[in-house]
This record gives sequence, C-alpha cells and structure tokens, in this order.
Amino acid sequence: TSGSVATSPIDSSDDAYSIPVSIGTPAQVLNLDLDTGSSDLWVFSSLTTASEVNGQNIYTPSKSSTSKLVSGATWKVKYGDESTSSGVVYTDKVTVGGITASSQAVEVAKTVSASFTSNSDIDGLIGMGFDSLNSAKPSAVPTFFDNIIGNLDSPVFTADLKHNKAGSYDFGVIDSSKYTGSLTYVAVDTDPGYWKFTSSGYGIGSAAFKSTSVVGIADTGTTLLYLDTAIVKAYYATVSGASNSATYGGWVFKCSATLPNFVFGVGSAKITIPGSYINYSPVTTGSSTCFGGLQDSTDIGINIFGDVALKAAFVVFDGSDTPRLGWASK
Ligand SMILES: CC(C)C[C@H](NC(=O)C[C@H](O)[C@H](CC1CCCCC1)NC(=O)CC[C@H](O)[C@H](Cc1ccccc1)NC(=O)OC(C)(C)C)C(=O)O
Repeated sequence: TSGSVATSPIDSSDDAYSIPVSIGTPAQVLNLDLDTGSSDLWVFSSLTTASEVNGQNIYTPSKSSTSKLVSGATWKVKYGDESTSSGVVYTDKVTVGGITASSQAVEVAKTVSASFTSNSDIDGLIGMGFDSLNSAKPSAVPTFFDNIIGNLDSPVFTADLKHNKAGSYDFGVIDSSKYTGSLTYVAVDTDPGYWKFTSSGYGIGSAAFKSTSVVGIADTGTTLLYLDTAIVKAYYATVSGASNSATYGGWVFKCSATLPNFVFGVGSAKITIPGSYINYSPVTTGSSTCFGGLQDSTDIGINIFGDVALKAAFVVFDGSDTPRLGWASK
C-alpha cells in the first residue's frame, strides 16, 4: 500500500507543518505536527486539563468504539523549545493519507505546557523518529511508521515541504514528479533516535563550496536551520548590518537586507536554500528588524536541518534495515 497526505504551514512564517490525522470510530480528525525529531504520537484530548485547552481539536476516547486504554502506561515529553506534555495511553484506529494502523498507540494528554495551549494550530504531534526516542513507560510504544511500514510497497515516507503553501508527505512510494534530477542517498545514524546524517559541506552565495563534514538531523518539527558557529558567522558576514542579538536570542538583520543563497552538500549533490528562506520573520510584528532562518547550534549541541532547509528539498526517509536519507532538489 501507499498513500499521500497534504501538509500545510500553520502560519505565514512556516513555523510548523501539520497534517490531518483520523483517530477512532467514527473518525475524529486532528491536525498533528508530523515530527521526525521525536517519536511520540500524542494528542489534545477530553482528558486534557480544561484550562489548558484553547481552541484545539480534541480526541475523546469514550466516543470511539475502537479505543482501548493501555492500563498502567504513561508518557511524558519535553522538547527543545522547553515545551512539555504528558498523560496516559490508548490504542485506537489511526489513518493518515488513506493508510490505517488498526491498533496505534495514541498518547492522550492530561496536561500540556503554555506554549501548546497558546498554539491552536497544533492538536498534537505524530512522531516519526526512531523508537528509542519514544517516552512511554513502562515500555516504548511503536510509532505510526513502525505500524504501517510492513504494509508499505516501499519502507519509506517522503517530505515535500513548501514555503507558504501546501506540500505533501507520501508513504510507501517515491513520487519522481515531486523532484528534479536524481536522489542522492546518505547513511543515517539512528543513535540516539533522530534521522542523523553527515552533510558534505556548504556554500554561501556565489562563494566556493567548502567541503567539510557537518553532522546534523533532518527534523521536520524544527522551524529553522541550526549550524555550527563558524558557518553561521561566515554567512552573516555577507549581510551588511547583521548582528548576533542578545535581545532577540539570535542573528538579526534589516528586513530589507538582501540575503545570499545557502547551499548544503549531500554526497556529491547540492541543495540550494534561497536567501529569501533565511529571512524568517520580523522580530516583532511590523518591526524592520528580521530574525534569521539560519541560527547557531552551539546551545543545542547538535546541528538541525529544520524546515528552512527541508522546504528547499524533496527528502526520502528510508526506514529499511539500513536507514538512510535521500535528498533531491525540486
Ligand atoms: C522528546 C524527545 C525525545 C525529542 C525532542 N525532540 C525535539 O525537541 C525536536 C522536535 O522536532 C521538536 C518538535 C516541536 C516541539 C514543540 C511543538 C512543535 C514541534 N522541535 C523543537 O522543540 C524545536 C522548536 C521548534 O523549532 C519550534 C516549533 C514551534 C512551531 C510553532 C509554534 C511553537 C513551536 N519553533 C520555534 O521555536 O521557532 C522559532 C525559534 C522561530 C520561534 C528532543 O530532542 O528533546
């Protein structure tokens, strides 16, 4: 089997990309953030503290004839942005892009942190990282990808994210109409559970490409591109007036600045991020100071090829026995 689901940016800054996910019988549709940087499928629910729900769609297990409580199971997650959620676990029928997992672990939130409450565009996450990142206790629960991979024509899902418009995630098929040229594959290190790979280097604007190994993760759940200090400094050295602002917690520049393209290497292939993608957004609404889509990864401790990078490419997440990532321009 194979399937496809449209994914749309949740706002004009492409902060995150959500997909409609059907849960239960009859179907309850929630908009979840497909996140290759984590491995819990969790949702706002009828069990979520009422004061912490603010406009999100919720999953009500008691209204589903196919829901079952997993007795004794709990979960708790904390993300890179310090947001948190936790709760209990049900199994139920989950369908994404026409593909159904008949008994998917659905982690039901009893409590969520303020940033989730204030974001009515996200009703939860569907983690597509490796099982080692799943937070369920006393034992990890399989991801949606784990549960469907055996039925897929090919053990893959692909990401075709776009700037300010709908893209798609496909399951079980590689649609060659969605990219140009050929796919270049690179090995994935599944420790500690991310889609971790080594980029072959970078280029800034028309400057010569620099061949150097840059280890990072392909993370659909992270908005920006986070790389080593040296690379980030070299990039913003070409943007007059750019500075690393303590006030705003990262590199900023005049919104009117011309930003050079940023190229990153995958094997012998090169993916070009248009300079415009590196103008993330004004630091506050209406400001003439803009926050960069490329930021320093030092404080994170790992480089992250987030949505700013991913939306410049077509990416194959290959979950075969030797996991790998395929990259192509589009
Ligand atoms: C639980 C762990 C096992 C896994 C865990 N994984 C991660 O933290 C990476 C993962 O991709 C998480 C997934 C996100 C968590 C928060 C909700 C949205 C998804 N990424 C993250 O935690 C990284 C933070 C994201 O980049 C947020 C996303 C966002 C977007 C819109 C509104 C609010 C927040 N963007 C964000 O902060 O964008 C700015 C900086 C431009 C404001 C970890 O490594 O700790």
